[in-house]
Amino acid sequence: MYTLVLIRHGKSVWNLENKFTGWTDVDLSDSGLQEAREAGKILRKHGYQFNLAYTSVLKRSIRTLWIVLHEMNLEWIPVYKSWRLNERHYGSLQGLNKEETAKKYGEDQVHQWRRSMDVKPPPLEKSDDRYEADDPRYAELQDGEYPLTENLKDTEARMLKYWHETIAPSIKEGKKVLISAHGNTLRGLMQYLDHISPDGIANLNIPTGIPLVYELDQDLKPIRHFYLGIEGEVPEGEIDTYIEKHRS
Ligand SMILES: O=C(O)[C@H](O)COP(=O)(O)O
Repeated sequence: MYTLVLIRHGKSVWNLENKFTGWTDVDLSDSGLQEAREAGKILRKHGYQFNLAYTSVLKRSIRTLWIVLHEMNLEWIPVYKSWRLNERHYGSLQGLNKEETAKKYGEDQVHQWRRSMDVKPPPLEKSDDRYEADDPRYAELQDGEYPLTENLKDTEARMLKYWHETIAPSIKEGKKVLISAHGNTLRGLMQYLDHISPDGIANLNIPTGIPLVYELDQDLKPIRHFYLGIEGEVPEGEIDTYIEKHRS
């Protein structure tokens, strides 16, 4: 059996401001920093060990990983960053307030943009300042790979290439892997691992900063998964209660 731990970055500044973020490189909020510290303490308290970590090229997930590894005294392990673990690109919605956008376009349209598999948010124009393909961190992207917008299917496809080519082989080699990433990247990985239907994934949200543990068989098929809280495994369906109790 293999153990894989996923963690969605701690709350970012724009998470608190309820803005569409996507590839915008915003930092963690103070509460997000605290969430990352708590996650590291939880993993250390329950005896988890890692010898390899993966994250995106966005600071909110990189800093979450750094803080978790610091709390676990594991700053020394190799960390690999890839744009393929970036959050879903939200197109020209990036920077807009989600509530104001829902008032303008309707709750249902925003829900479709946020949670459906197939619906793409309105695209960026390449002339837009938010189109950052020239950023050095994206130098390896081939023409057309820097997205103007993504639906969940697009995000999953570019993330799963990295899963199949890089992450899964390292797990099969016996590496104890931690992945620090984003809400939709991780929703996509969960959909793939657990064969979640499009309707099912539309209702799946991943809380920030709480370790999500997958137990995988020899073929990397999930045996089970659970959130890990300070007292240990959070009972199925009780993560919201846990968050209310520990974060209010
Ligand atoms: O990119 C964002 O806006 C958030 O990190 C995820 O937003 P969502 O939960 O609306 O997809």
